[in-house]
Amino acid sequence: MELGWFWLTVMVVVAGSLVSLARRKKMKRLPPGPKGVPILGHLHMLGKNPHQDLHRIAKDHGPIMYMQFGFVPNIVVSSPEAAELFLKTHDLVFASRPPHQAAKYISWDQRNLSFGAYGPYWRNMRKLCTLELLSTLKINSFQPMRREELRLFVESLKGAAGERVAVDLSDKVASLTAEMSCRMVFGKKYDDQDIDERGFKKVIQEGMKLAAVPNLGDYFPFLGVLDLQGLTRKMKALAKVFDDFFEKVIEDHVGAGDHGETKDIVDTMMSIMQSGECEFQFDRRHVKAIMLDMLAASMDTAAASVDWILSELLRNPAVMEKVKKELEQVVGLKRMVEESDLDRLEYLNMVVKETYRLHPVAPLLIPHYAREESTVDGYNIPKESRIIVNTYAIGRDPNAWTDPEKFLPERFVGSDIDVRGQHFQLLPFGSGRRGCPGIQLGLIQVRLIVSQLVHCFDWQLPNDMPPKELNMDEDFSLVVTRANPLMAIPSFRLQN
Ligand code: HEM
Repeated sequence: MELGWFWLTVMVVVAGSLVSLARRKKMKRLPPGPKGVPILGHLHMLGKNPHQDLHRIAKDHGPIMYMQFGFVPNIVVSSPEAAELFLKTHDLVFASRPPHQAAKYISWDQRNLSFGAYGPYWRNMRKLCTLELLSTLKINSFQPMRREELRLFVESLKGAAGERVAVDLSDKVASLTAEMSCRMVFGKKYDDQDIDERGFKKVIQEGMKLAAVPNLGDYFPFLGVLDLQGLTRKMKALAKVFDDFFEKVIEDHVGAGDHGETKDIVDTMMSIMQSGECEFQFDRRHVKAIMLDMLAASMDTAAASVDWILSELLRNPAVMEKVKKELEQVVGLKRMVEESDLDRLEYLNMVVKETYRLHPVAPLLIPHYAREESTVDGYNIPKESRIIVNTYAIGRDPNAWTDPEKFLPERFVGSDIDVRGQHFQLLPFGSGRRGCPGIQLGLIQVRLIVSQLVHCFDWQLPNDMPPKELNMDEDFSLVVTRANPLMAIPSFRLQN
């Protein structure tokens, strides 16, 4: 009899433990994901284009997926519904950025906006940038500068049109956006060699690459000091290049005094710093970190967007014709496009959306970071997970889009879907608290450059290449560019 009580007690204890274990397991249910390997986790599954690899893997494991990169837990988000949960429903939990070696070394210890951790400093800085540097008033104040740069750009292409030679459009557009960004941020153009013998574009692109390549120091923090990939060395060297150059820019501004009506971004930040009225610490390091943010965020994003839009137009001549027809009707062939025309170019706006659907230039956004443990859609999301929103996968989700692989701007006729972060099936600028604060400026630049190029010139692929043979391979970085430059032959089409 006594033995019976003993076994009964054992069974109750075991059953109780199993139930509580099961409950705990249920509470801690991580999202599904592929099988990993010891130490690396799933790092070995990422190749040259991680957004494409993650898209492929998510097809087997679902829209909320768990992957371990070294010691770091990652949640990969690949559908509009899942993106809404992370960027809207639980936005506050995921509004931070993970610790990041590149931002630590290159962006003055993560003092910039893009990689700044969520907290009072980031909130204040974001408010300052939105109100002082990226307001409609400020953006409009640079309109004459944009017009002037575009005129010079069209003139330089007219030369190539006269000779009927192919131009490297990728390079030309990158130079144009670099010059526009320099004038907006610094108030003037600097010579390429003022920053480094490689010039602006190359230096900024190197920063983007260093920020995007999988860095063992981010995934195995104890390995950071060993610098096995040689990345820290490169980052420190690049940080010095930026610091020396930005110090020179600040000195130039201090020496020049007041710039009158159109204050560039450095002027505005310097006057905030000198006024001493800022509610938070704001010294030269902050001015330099924001300078780099504004430059890096506006140069490559706009250039890559224009590149992908023109590539799709060249691959789809019928769409190109429709854009031209619309421009003829709205603008006419006697003048160039003005910013005030942009809102009437409805078909062009559909082309822009359709290109961003297939080619979001920041396909994985910038990683978000779980500030606390939480439960999303029944899954446990551990504190300090990185949240990777794959907008490349979302734009190709067959549940959200009919014929997702086809380039069809007409799909937006009568649709209210836009790119401003309210429609989670199309997120080229992100959404929520960390969504892009430069969206208004970015869209003006992109639509203006594309419409000008299509309006002023007819474009032909070199060597009579059939449109569908145009190579569309991608080169992954924080901003995904074409793997090969876009070459095309212009002929001028305006009447004067
Ligand atoms: C066409 C051009 C642009 C595209 C496609 C673009 C896209 C993006 C994306 C996808 C993000 C990340 C959102 C997230 O992580 O949730 C972002 C963040 C950001 N963008 Fe843009 N962007 C563009 C232009 C600009 C411009 C012109 C500026 C400013 C001059 C700018 C400044 C920023 C900043 C500061 C952030 C970080 C915001 C934060 O973390 O709080 N962007 N952008």
